[in-house]
Amino acid sequence: MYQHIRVPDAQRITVAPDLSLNVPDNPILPFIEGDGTGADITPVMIKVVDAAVAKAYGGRRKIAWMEIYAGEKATRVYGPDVWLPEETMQALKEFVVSIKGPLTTPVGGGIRSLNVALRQELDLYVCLRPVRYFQGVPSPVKAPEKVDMVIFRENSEDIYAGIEWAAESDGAKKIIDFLIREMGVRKIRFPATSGIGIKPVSREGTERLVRRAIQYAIDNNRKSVTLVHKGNIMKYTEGGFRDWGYALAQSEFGAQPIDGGPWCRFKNPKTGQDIVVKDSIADAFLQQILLRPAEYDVIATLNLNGDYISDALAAQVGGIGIAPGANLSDTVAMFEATHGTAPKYAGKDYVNPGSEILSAEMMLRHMGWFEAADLIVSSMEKAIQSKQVTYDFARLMPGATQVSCSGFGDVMIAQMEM
Ligand SMILES: NC(=O)C1=CN([C@@H]2O[C@H](COP(=O)(O)OP(=O)(O)OC[C@H]3O[C@@H](n4cnc5c(N)ncnc54)[C@H](OP(=O)(O)O)[C@@H]3O)[C@@H](O)[C@H]2O)C=CC1
Ligand SMILES: O=C(O)CCC(=O)C(=O)O
Ligand SMILES: [Mg+2]
Repeated sequence: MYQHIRVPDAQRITVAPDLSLNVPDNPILPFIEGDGTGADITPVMIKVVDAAVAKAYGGRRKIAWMEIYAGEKATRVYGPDVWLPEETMQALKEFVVSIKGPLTTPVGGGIRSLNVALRQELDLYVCLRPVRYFQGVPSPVKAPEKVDMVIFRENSEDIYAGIEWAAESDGAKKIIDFLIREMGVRKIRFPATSGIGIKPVSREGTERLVRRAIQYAIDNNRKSVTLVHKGNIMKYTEGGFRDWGYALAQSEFGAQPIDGGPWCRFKNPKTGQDIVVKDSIADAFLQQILLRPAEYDVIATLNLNGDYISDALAAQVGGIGIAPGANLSDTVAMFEATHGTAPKYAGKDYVNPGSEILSAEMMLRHMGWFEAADLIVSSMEKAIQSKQVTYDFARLMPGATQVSCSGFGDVMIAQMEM
């Protein structure tokens, strides 16, 4: 039934009625190689994951990798204009858990982001990006170990919805005309030459994201959830996010206002510890995480803020070369690095595969394969401590030996044997 996808002779991961996963010992896992450096890092990720699974389970468990296509490789397999084949979407839904390399999005004209399209079409409304420090990683800040945050970035709404019209297009003219004539808008400074973008942010979208962030704080014994927004300026979108987030903390988790609010607090039902729900305006937040990172823990924010914050925080702990991520719906999960295709390094076996490998580590944990996930973390720590690292770390680490992308994977695998 698939045209170009070769389905391995192995078992599917399925979702139980209570939304838990049934993971067989030989699960089929779809992967998208990715554009640019995707072709460098994806094979390394697969090799490291296979080694960790083999070591952890002694052959009892094994992943059956299944290549599916998106981006430039899809145009080579399916035809010049097919960037995101229908059967890729079908496989991502059918096989439930998957991993992808980065995909190119041109600036200005050209195709819209395939990454955003995948998230929207699969309703992967949570972009989960944990940011933690690995001992020994070179960092531009004095105390990078104080950064231990988990970003819940809303993935389905906001300005990312892609509802926009180019300046001077019929669409832009129509919308501007409507705003001026029917809505009495007088504040578009240059109406004849303005591009127009729409920023939808809903109560339902906010609630499902904030609910997941608070539940994560409960399950992982975290101290606080910070709602990050620019609600002083964008009152009904970003401000709505803040207000709906607080309201949900109170109505669903029993949070009580602290000193009259708006901050509020409730007891973690699993541990009895306080969890504080607070908020921060995005610009101030960006300086706070640099100056006082220990005060922040779980972060819930909108799509664009989350995009900026995830790269900024990653920089504090060594850069996007080791910043992992996951895109989650209530059933489907697609794991991917935080960084992009880094085209200038494509095909050079040069970049850090750490971000993609740690995304796979999150995937193994999601599947309940904790022993293999733990092995990946420990071998990453040991590889960094051995100072055999890719260029991004080597250039900032005195006494380091620079290794290639695949070389770093081999160092990790060698550490698993020790
Ligand atoms: N989820 C996705 O698929 C994403 C896709 N993109 C797309 O990727 C393309 C390129 O975007 P761009 O803005 O250049 O961002 P990139 O994340 O691709 O690269 C920016 C810089 O980050 C560093 N970097 C990136 N990846 C690695 C790595 N694996 N190891 C070490 N350092 C790394 C490099 O820094 P240095 O030069 O200092 O070495 C690189 O020049 C665009 O088309 C964009 O749309 C962007 C983000 C996410
Ligand atoms: O889709 C893109 O090209 C960029 C996406 C991005 O920056 C991200 O997911 O963090
Ligand atoms: Mg980004």
